[in-house]
Amino acid sequence: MARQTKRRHLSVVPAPGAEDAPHTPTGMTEPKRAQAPLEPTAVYASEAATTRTAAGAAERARHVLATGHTYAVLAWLHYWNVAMGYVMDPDLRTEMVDQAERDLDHKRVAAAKRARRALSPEDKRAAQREIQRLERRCVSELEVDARTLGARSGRLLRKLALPAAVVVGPVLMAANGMWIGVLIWPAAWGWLAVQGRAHAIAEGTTTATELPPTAVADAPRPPAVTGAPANPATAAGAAQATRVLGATPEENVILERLADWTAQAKSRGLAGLTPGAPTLDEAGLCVVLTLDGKWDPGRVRGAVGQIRAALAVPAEAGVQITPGARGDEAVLRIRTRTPALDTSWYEGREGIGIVPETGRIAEVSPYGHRLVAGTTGAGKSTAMRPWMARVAMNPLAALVFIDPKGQECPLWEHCARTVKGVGAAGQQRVYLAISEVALELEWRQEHAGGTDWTPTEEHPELVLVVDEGASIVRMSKTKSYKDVLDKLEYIAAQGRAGRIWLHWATQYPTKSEGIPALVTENITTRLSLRTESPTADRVVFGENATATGWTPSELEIPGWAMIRTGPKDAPPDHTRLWHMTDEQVRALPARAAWHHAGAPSEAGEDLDDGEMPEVLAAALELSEGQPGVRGHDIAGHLGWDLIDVQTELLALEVRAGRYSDDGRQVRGYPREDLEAAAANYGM
Ligand SMILES: Nc1ncnc2c1ncn2[C@@H]1O[C@H](COP(=O)(O)OP(=O)(O)OP(=O)(O)O)[C@@H](O)[C@H]1O
Repeated sequence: MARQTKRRHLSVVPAPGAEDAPHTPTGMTEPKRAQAPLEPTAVYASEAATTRTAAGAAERARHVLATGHTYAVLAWLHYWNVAMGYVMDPDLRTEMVDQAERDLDHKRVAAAKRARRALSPEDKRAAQREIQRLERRCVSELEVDARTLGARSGRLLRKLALPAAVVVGPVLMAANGMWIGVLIWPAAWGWLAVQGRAHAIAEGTTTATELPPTAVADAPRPPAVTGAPANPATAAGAAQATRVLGATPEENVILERLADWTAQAKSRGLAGLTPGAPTLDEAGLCVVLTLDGKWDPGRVRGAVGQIRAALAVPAEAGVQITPGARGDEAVLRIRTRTPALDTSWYEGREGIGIVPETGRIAEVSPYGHRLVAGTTGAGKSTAMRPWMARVAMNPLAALVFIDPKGQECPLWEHCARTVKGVGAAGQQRVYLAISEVALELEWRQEHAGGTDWTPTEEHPELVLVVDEGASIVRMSKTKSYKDVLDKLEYIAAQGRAGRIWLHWATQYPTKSEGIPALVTENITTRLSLRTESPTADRVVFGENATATGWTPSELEIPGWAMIRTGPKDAPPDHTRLWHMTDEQVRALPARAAWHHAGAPSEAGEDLDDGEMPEVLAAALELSEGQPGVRGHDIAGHLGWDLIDVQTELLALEVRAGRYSDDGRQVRGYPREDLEAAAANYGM
């Protein structure tokens, strides 16, 4: 009796951009050519049922051959990949430079020898002239290029010699009557199959079915399904576990569900979506969905929960839905894998990261207003480093780095103006630095003569980085600094023509806490690492937060981001950011910190001994000889509202608490806390 047989095609396509980069002696990394990409290749994993008849034995033999062929293809791809890596080795050029210099040295030694051994004065003079010529000579780029090309061609020929001999040899032997030579072909095929299997086992992901599973149903044989969803007959019937070479067990489950799509789709309200042939790349599975009249890509995105359930996608795998090449298509990506990307930053590396799904480099220049959002530890400070490094290395640009927490700024002290915002004195320093930048902008507006400012070494393009915007928002609630946001909003609104840019990072991307309205209005280029909630996602990217299927609140941390560089309604790109280490920041060339000409020198440096804020002085006066003072008493003394007293003292890091007064518990400000704050002012 005939049994069901089903075959699914799976394209194995390596993700672009997967590179590894060698380290130079300086610790920076150099780009290395990506290994020669595998051509998109159909690798079949057959699934068959057998019968106990002769037809079954034939089927079994065919299956073994198909599996062997799969392994042979795999081994050939592996051989080709390794061969291409050897041919395109980026170190080859360095070797050629060394070799060319060695050859030149040999020539010099030979000429010196000739000069020593010359018998006649003419020979001696000729040899000495040659020595001088050789001394002046140095290895030219052209010569190195030619040698490198020659060496690459040699390597390529050597690597192709064996396969070419295997292909052509038997033909030549047969032409000379040696028909036995034809056996070389099956022998080579067998050898490749064995190699492929060994390689697959070593990789540990292979789940190819090597023997057809036993028969399960006595159903008539349906036509083979090629990359299309199973037809109802197969779906309802005995869909065998299609296991695909190179796929992980989780991916195989998804593939099985895809093969059984019609049944799955019907029960979950997804009828009308028709998946095409799935492909597997370094990021996971990708399927093009054809949409009937009821569907459009937006609606498919809305059904992502049902799609996850229908395909049994593991919770940790991201699902992304983007519009397809045609209006009636959507692309479904299931990120079951994290591509092995080299994300290390090195000098000269383009962009700030890579979009793994497309291999496109995310290029965002530091010269523009930028918003960086992300929960604590998501990698905000690290994400800004490549930008900041570009500014620090540009003689016509300068960095002013405001770091309210003071953790990141010590790394940048040698190459930027750093402002540590810790404590009351820190806040004054921050305020002064922001005021200085605002003053510089005013000055440029007066002196630019109605055109955009042209950066000079004295008045360079300025990038003002605020590492935690929420601290500045909090600071602005105290009387002394209430105009700090006005200054920042002025920079955000008018900085473009003055070539002064604001980079605003915040853990709390909400309008009340972390992003003032004018700042948010003026910053369209936004980068969001993992956020706390979908509300935060919407504040950063608006309703398009989920347009590409990824949302910042679902990102992995650290180092994964969504970046929007286009207009406000453009969907953000899912991006893996480059990682610049602490050592690399420290290794940046040193340079003088920027100051606004005429600004108080080293503003805020000695503020610890500056004037004590009025509210603290009043609290100290009232609590003299007492265990503490009540907020109401301070407010009454100053004629302020209680809330102002509380906010001003909070800004000085004095929090209301309880203290004991003659055995009574009083709510107010303990004397010892006030004294600790006063110590910042040398008291
Ligand atoms: N692209 C990346 N690749 C690898 N590791 C990263 C990357 N970005 C950040 N990290 C690591 O994540 C950790 C947190 O990074 P970082 O300090 O930049 O986060 P943050 O968002 O600024 O945190 P916080 O808000 O608490 O200051 C660090 O140990 C850092 O080395």
